[in-house]
Amino acid sequence: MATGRTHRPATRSRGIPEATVARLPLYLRALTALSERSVPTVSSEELAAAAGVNSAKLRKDFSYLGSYGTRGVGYDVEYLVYQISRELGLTQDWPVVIVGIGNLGAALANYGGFASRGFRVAALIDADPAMAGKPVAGIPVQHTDDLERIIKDNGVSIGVIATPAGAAQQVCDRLVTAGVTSILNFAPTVLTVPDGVDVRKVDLSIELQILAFHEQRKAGEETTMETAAGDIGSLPAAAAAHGTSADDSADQGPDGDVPAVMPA
Ligand SMILES: NC(=O)c1ccc[n+]([C@@H]2O[C@H](COP(=O)([O-])OP(=O)(O)OC[C@H]3O[C@@H](n4cnc5c(N)ncnc54)[C@H](O)[C@@H]3O)[C@@H](O)[C@H]2O)c1
Repeated sequence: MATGRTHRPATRSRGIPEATVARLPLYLRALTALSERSVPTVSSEELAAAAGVNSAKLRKDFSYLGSYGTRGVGYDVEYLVYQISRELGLTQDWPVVIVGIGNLGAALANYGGFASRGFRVAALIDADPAMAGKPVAGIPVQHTDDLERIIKDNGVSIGVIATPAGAAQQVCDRLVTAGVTSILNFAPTVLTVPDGVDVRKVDLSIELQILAFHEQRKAGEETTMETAAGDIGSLPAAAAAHGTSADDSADQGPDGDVPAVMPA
């Protein structure tokens, strides 16, 4: 559910485009569900539908992994799970720290989905001295005074920021100085980081605003369709209103309308 983009070139060093990397978790989620149902093989069409991705795009993505499937049989589910997990670096354990243990930080700490995907919550950090030592999700909260030591002792390279916006940059700077090179930022602010540090931003309110935009557009299309139905006949009303074909209009979106959670 990450909004925004990593501060990295569009293509990774091994030649896998960033957009492909962003779709790998979607394939993995669909494949894991198949694996849990003991499904041995899957066609590109089935997997694409389960992942919500176009099948030609899926085949292209898998070609970067050197995985081409077997004609008439499809892809081996277990092998693909392994291959994608390895590509995403999920075959190793990633210790993660969460900074800012308020409503959101505590909810994240309690989220079981991190551990099951190889992300171990190594420490919880907060600036409020009253919280120090209190357990959240069974882990005692530690004070920010110890942030650098905690990062070093646990070999942490991924930090999650769930502080108020005003504190986020300072927390980010301390995390980076202490050795963190990947940050998941929930605070509603843009973070500045040096080269070599990846930041992904999550903002549910932005997701809702994008949905609101589409709702508004749908409502507009319905109104246009009602008024245009009489004189335009079979032409899709929205396309007619915009002077475009139906196919063209389907691809258009507002500036910055980048699906954050499921990159296209
Ligand atoms: N991205 C999203 O979709 C989303 C959703 C909800 C909240 N948020 C954001 O997440 C952040 C936290 O929200 P919340 O509701 O949990 O707030 P909260 O007030 O409940 O918790 C914030 C916590 O951060 C701690 N804190 C403050 N300054 C700190 C610092 N310098 N170092 C370490 N800890 C510090 C506070 O002591 C507090 O425990 C806010 O920025 C909020 O806007 C984002």
